[in-house]
Amino acid sequence: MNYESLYSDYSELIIKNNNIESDMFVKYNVKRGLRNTDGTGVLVGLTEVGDVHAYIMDENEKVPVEGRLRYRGIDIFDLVKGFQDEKRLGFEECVYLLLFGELPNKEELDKFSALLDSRRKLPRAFTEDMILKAPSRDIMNKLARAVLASYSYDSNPDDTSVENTLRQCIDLIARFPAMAAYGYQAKSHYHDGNSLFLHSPKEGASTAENILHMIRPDCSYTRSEVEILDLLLVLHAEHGGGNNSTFATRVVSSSGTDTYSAIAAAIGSLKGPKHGGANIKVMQMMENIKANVKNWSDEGEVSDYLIKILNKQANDGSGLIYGVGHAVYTLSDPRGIVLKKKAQELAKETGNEEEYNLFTLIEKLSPEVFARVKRSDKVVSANVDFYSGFVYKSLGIPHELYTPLFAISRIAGWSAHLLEEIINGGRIIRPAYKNVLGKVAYTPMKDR
Ligand SMILES: CC(=O)SCCNC(=O)CCNC(=O)[C@H](O)C(C)(C)COP(=O)(O)OP(=O)(O)OC[C@H]1O[C@@H](n2cnc3c(N)ncnc32)[C@H](O)[C@@H]1OP(=O)(O)O
Ligand SMILES: O=C([O-])CC(=O)C(=O)O
Repeated sequence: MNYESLYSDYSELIIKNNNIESDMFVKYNVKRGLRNTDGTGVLVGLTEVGDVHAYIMDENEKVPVEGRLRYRGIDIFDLVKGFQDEKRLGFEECVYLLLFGELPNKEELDKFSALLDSRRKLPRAFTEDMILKAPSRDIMNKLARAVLASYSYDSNPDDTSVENTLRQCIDLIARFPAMAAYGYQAKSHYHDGNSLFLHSPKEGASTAENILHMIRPDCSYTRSEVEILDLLLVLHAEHGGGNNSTFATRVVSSSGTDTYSAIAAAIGSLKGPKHGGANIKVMQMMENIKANVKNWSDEGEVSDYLIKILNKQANDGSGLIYGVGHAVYTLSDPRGIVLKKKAQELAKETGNEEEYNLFTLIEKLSPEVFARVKRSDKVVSANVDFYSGFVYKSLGIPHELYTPLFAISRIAGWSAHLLEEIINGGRIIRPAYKNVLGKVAYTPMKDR
């Protein structure tokens, strides 16, 4: 018996018996994707952590505006300018702000950074037992498993009090760099045949410094590289309560489960190619475009290829131009603007201007091609994932770590929302699904 062929037969059965006509969703006024008909999100919660602003309502009409992002009320541009003007790194300050709701003074920041520093090392034998064994080709998968495994190393894992949850979150924020770096080393060694090296976290170093220290064979990095990576970490740290991974954190934690379960769910969500996983997909798509478009500056040729992508005839057949479009942003994603500027600087420094110009051309052409092919008046622009891979690549960071770097940063936002959910949520999140099948009589075996 060839059991393998059963999967194909069963799949057909599943598709046949799970097909809900799209007019049913209209009939029962189902907000698909928890979205209203104008594309705005269904209001499901209140938060003080982050705010994403992308349109204004004028006489019930959605009017697109330039995107704004605020962490605890502070505009992301002001936050970035603040630490850059003072020639400081920003990520630890940003984590403090998100977790505790206010900016730290120097003494508070130093104390908090020292706390993170004291928690960076993974528990004894964790790396050998939980990371090197069963290495994964996908580092997000490894990271999720490392988070779930942390439960076994915690003497008080199920206590969901604010203090205990904060302790767990601080440990995860501090340890994500080592979990991701070692997960990558395991993949590189066991799957790709490269030499294995494991650098311990560097005492007194920031999150960004630690990442570069642990992923590079010789632990070397320059101040400018650290500043760029630190900036990326700040930009990815938070995005309101409704983004898929943060909402997953809130949904899962509302059942009263433990921190590790909620954060592992968030990692699984972020990995998806429509969410944080788009940063790798962008770079793969760019490789595909570079291989198939002869003249990278020919607008007609590039447009034609983008049309093929949208029509599912090119790239991975998904029909998506990765790094473009957003559930909330319209005219622009503020993070994309900062990253584009950084990408331009790096392209100049590294002599990679031809590729950068292709990125900018795709950014420019995508909205008009999208409008034409999808016959849509939705305003789309480059999102945070569009230029981030270009910047990571310029820093020599392996592509397997692009989405894990997003997680190393976003754990800050997830933690802040987890704590907010614990303090204010109280009710299990439990929406409704209408059953549209009705009653079916049981048929005895002999009559089937
Ligand atoms: C950190 C982040 O998560 S940022 C987002 C990263 N994701 C990507 O870059 C992937 C590409 N982009 C997308 O898939 C989408 O724009 C998303 C997932 C980000 C947002 O999706 P939605 O909010 O559902 O978009 P929206 O409802 O406005 O979509 C309308 C239509 O446009 C399509 N669409 C939206 N963006 C794109 C795109 N980049 N390429 C092709 N089609 C797109 C949708 O699939 C949908 O098509 P359909 O009506 O045929 O089903
Ligand atoms: O808000 C969203 O839907 C996705 C996003 O950009 C993020 O989480 O950073």
